[in-house]
Amino acid sequence: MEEQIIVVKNLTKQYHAGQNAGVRNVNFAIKRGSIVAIIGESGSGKSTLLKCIYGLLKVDEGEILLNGKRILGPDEQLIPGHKEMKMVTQDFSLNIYAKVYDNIASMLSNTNVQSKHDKTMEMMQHLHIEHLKDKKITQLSGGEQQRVAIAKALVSDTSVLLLDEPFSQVDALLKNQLRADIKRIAAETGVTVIMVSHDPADGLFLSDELLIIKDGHLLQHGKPAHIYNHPDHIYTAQILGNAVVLPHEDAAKLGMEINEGHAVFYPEWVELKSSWNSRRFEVKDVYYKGFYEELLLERNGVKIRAIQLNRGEHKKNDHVQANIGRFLSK
Ligand SMILES: Nc1ncnc2c1ncn2[C@@H]1O[C@H](COP(=O)(O)OP(=O)(O)OP(=O)(O)O)[C@@H](O)[C@H]1O
Repeated sequence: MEEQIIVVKNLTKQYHAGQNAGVRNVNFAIKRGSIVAIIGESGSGKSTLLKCIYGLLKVDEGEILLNGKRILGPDEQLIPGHKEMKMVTQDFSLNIYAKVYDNIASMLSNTNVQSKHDKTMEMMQHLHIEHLKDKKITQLSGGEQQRVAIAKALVSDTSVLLLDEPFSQVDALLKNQLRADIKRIAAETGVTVIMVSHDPADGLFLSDELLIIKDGHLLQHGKPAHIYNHPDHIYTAQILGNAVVLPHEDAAKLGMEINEGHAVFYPEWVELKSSWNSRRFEVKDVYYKGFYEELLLERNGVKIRAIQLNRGEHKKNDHVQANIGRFLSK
């Protein structure tokens, strides 16, 4: 049986009575050792949820359990937070005057100096920062500081690592490496990772489970591939895959069979073929995206987007045949 490490029950946190900001009646459970990403637009309540889990915010209703025990709020203990959890915030909370090595080692007790040294070195190797050992925090780039902050959080035996926008400071190349490192470290140490991100790619690539949050409500919770392919809400499809959303009247103009609501589909679900003799669209614009292009297509006054892997195959003002192979009715 899979063990649940964190259970969130009927959690409500409002900053001001009568206002909607915060999180509302949220319920979910997290399996031990999993990586969970909380995804949502800015202001949706992601950080609020993370802070409640860590015990930094007093909750209005409901409770959060860690290994079956209720997490205490800031008014119930002297030092807010939880010893079994570590949170890496966007400001990293590092001692900027101390060296990298000392920042990390400071999390360990002095009872066994050799073991303290070994653990510190091992964690620096895990995060590829051994070469920065003797540098001061002020001499590091934002991405390097982020790695030190994660190493510092993980070095003492932590069961849950909470990451608030863990890749905000790193470039695309480092981001891929850091994502892979977090995945590897989680697998090696068994630590449960809960991270907040506004970038859906983080969640889709890295996590075992996604939590989609909007206006403080939990909209959907499940495996990334399932949520991507079967989003419960238009918002989820938009936030995860920049989906095309057409009112049913517009969709009908394109020959789609839908009588109410919206037709929702991802640009990659649109098939482009030159052999078809119906569904002619005009290419209104072409957006360069690196290894592919996104086409803005129009037919009967309705615009959609499609992916073109063979760059340059269809150009602006060309006419193409497009088939919306699959769409969701929302
Ligand atoms: N200390 C606070 N006092 C009052 N309102 C707050 C406070 N902190 C957050 N809020 C409000 O609660 C809502 C959720 O904020 P939160 O920071 O949790 O969102 P978020 O999804 O993490 O956003 P972002 O991605 O921009 O960090 C927002 O409307 C925000 O303005």
